[in-house]
Amino acid sequence: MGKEFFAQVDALTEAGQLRRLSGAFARFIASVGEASPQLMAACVLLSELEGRGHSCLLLSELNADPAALLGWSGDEWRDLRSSVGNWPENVADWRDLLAACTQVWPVGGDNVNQPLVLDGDRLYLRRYWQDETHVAGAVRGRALGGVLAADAEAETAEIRRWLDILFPHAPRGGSTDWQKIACAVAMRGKLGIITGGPGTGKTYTVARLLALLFATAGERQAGLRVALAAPTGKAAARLKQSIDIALDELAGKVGSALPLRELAARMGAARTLHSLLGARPDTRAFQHHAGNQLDVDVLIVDEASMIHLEMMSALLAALPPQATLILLGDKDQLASVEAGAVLGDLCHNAEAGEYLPETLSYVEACTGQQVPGQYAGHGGPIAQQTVMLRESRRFGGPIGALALAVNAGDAGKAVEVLRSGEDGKVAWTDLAQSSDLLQLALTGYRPYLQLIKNLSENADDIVRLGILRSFESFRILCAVREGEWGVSGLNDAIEQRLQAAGLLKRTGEWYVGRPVMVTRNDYATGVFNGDIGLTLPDPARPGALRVYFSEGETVRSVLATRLRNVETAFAMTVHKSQGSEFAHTAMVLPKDGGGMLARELIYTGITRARDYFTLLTPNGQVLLDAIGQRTQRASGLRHLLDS
Ligand SMILES: Nc1ncnc2c1ncn2[C@@H]1O[C@H](COP(=O)(O)OP(=O)(O)OP(=O)(O)O)[C@@H](O)[C@H]1O
Repeated sequence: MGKEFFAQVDALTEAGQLRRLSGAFARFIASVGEASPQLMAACVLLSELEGRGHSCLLLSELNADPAALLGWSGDEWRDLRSSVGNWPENVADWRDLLAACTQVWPVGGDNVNQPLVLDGDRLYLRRYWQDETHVAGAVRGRALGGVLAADAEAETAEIRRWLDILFPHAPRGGSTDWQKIACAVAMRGKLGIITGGPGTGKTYTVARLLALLFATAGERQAGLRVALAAPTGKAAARLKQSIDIALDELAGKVGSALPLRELAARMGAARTLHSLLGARPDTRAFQHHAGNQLDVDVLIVDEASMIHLEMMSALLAALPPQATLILLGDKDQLASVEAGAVLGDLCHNAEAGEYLPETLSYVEACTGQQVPGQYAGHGGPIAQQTVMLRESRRFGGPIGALALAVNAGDAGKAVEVLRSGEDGKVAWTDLAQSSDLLQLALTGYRPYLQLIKNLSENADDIVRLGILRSFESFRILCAVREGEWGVSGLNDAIEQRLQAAGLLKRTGEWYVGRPVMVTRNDYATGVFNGDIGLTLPDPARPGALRVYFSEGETVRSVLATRLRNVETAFAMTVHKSQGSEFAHTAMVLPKDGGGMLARELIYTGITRARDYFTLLTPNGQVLLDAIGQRTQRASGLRHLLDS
């Protein structure tokens, strides 16, 4: 049974259209129950979608156009579909068919650990269903739990007193002070979500929230255990640095009323989520979990858009119920590579606010502000604990205008901003040749390579840190991995161009000046997925090479030959650039996006640029198409959060 179907699956796998895993998964499901070709087709699609970040398969997609979801051509899809034979006609028929399969647990029916779960009109791998229901339940519980009673007048008065100290100036033009509101809202429950684009003051706000938490902790003030974390090491280091600076500044303002410097000094370093939870080699399980929770009262997590479903579930399980969780992130950025778009789902009401009357009166009591009527509504408990910061302080000018236009899906406006080339801050070449790009790479990477050329044998680590910083001032970001305009092709071409210009000498895999990105966590050498380092001569051993990584104000190095999972990083994917910022960011789009490039990717690339943004593509239409397309990740989280 299903012979013809699997022959199609194998052909598509050979043609590189399907993951090998997808066919293998369907065969496994067939081996543990009946092998209806319809169920097999659903399994292949479910597995493919999981590989693309979706946490479930919506049955409505089975009836609409799964080909579009997968970026397949009509022909490929038609052949696979016809090999299935009878294709159920509507969602209800699909539901009945799947619910009758022994490998599927229809929620509410007999649960005997079936590998697939059917929850309403969504089909899941059991693991994702568990993670999604756990995340929904845990965040709802946090949003509802510990909420200040409506008559907690003493508490609200104290919060207001401190908020007036911490935010002494009303925002420009007397507009709503969302930063102040975000602090008030986070004080109300055990969950606070602060979202906003780059430079909207998320870190500025959370530093004040921390001060507020310390100030109102009473006798627990000195013992309040605060942990800072982020999905990547770089983002964690940035968070810590910004919070330290902000708290130091605040300490001067609040004076002796609050010993902020001492309290901040006790906070310790920011960690990656993996390290916070105690990742262990060769297992997905963490040292901290529901049975051995973290020892914290407040956990602040930055770059939350990068947290995937499984990690969010692990994080929530490891966090004691009485601890406060603060999530910071930009909901419009690309979601994690792995399944789930958790922050996007949690923030689906953020733009509109959807605040209940209780929230509005609480906010007024704590901040003295009336939230404009347009933000009132009937949102669920998560919406009540979420605040979107709406004004960017650092991100005005053409780069900000471009990001706004892309976010709004306005391709015409985006092109207008790009073409204006305003102040030389944005530039675009829509019929780029590879020589244009290589010339840009030469200009962008020359400064750090020159510094390396002048590096003397007895230079100290401050000099090396300077070289690392110089490298961080320019980066080429690609939308795709493969091909001439993808990461792999470009890294080769750039190496050759820099070599031809005499800026580097490539003698083998490792050479002086090679930038590398770590692609897997390596506990033995202490380097983590996404870390970026530069290869420099080993001062202690002539002829040997070390890779240097910046760590705040200092550097750390590992012998090059000890690093196994790395790739050259003159060009990197937009995905991997999340959490980083470069003075000049050049984004490269391929000749053909294959229908897979979307607005979130373009927005994320643009918002990596601090001062200058250049966009290069051999085909400008790819940009227009991408801006017109949104990434929709199938997930049941929104539904579960609101139900
Ligand atoms: N209310 C405010 N008054 C004065 N300056 C502010 C205010 N809010 C933010 N800033 C300043 O604006 C800049 C950007 O703020 P911040 O770094 O907190 O933004 P962010 O949203 O965390 O940015 P990113 O997403 O890039 O991390 C900082 O220099 C900060 O000090």
